[in-house]
Amino acid sequence: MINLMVSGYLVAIYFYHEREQAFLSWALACGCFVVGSLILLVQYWLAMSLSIPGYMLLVFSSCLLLRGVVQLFQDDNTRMWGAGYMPVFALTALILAMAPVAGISTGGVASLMMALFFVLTERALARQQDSFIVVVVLLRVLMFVHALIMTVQGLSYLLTFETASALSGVGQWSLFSHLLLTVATALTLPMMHAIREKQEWHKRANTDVLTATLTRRGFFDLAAQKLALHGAEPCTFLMIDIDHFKPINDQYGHATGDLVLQQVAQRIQAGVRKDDLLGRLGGEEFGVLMTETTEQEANVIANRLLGQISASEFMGETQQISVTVSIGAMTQVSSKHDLEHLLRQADKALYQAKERGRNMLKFADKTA
Ligand SMILES: Nc1nc2c(ncn2[C@@H]2O[C@H](COP(=O)(O)OP(=O)(O)OP(=O)(O)O)[C@@H](O)[C@H]2O)c(=O)[nH]1
Repeated sequence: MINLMVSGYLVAIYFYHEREQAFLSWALACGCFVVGSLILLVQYWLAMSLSIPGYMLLVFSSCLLLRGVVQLFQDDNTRMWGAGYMPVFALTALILAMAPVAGISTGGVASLMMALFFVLTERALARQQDSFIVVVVLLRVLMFVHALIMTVQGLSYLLTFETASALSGVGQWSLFSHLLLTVATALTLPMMHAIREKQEWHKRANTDVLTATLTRRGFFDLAAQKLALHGAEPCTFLMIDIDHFKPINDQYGHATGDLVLQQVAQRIQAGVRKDDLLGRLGGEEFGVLMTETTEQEANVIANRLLGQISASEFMGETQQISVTVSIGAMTQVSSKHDLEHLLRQADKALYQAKERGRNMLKFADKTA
């Protein structure tokens, strides 16, 4: 009954959440469990062996749980899972059908297969960046405990060839942990989905559509956090502006200007460290925040960027274009960094670099 209720609840969420496939997989998982359990139950009344289809559905329900978790994290793999669906189903049936032929307990094999799918689901959850959120940790622990109980159950059936009965000691534990897992899953998975959706929206709102770098607002938010974390370290801010960009737009068109902007952003991203923060602060202006970076180190990095950009050819719509940039820089060695001050000083230095002929790096005058 609990599985049936959870299944209905997940179907409702599936329709509410614009048909997010993961919810359908989890609803199906509960449905399969219910049907599988019923088949195993009625086989005794009907006095006929239906254990293979019954256990097949139970194993498949744990496979669907894994399917839902993978679908939730990788939106584009639905088709792959669609294709993988039937082979897994066929393999499950084959292994279970082989069990009686080989003289081993079908229930035992099914339990071990389910344990395997639970471990795989726990591993899939562990790989996610939000795997340490309390609710996800709880779900992972439950998956793991359930896998353990299913393993013990499987081994006990295999060793004793006992009929898989929910009334046996291990069977009761397995039923109890299954119910716990079902309820926890029903509560946790929609929450995980909501957390992910929020993170996705946040990321989208802070990403510049054209260059895929941070937007001005996203850059400021993350820069403030980074500076607060690296209070005692020297930090350098680079303000990078494309030289004579207006003539590029005027001469080759806005679409070519866009292509140049994208490629310049890629060059900058490739030229700085992974930890450095890159954002598009204005039309053709980029900002780079480099924590734990002295003026000497920043000097090397910024000059290398200047050299790489001026030596590159950028692809326009129909032609290759040479581009240079000017860089204004400011290094702050302070126990309390001031982002506004860093930006203002770097901006002044950029202005001087432009005035002195462009395609050059200028550090802010610290005495000013
Ligand atoms: N293609 C394209 N152009 C943009 C975008 N945002 C701003 N621009 C253009 O960037 C140009 C900036 O021109 P200016 O501020 O005069 O600077 P500049 O021509 O690069 O000259 P200097 O900076 O002094 O070297 C303007 O023509 C804007 O229209 C964009 O998203 N795409």
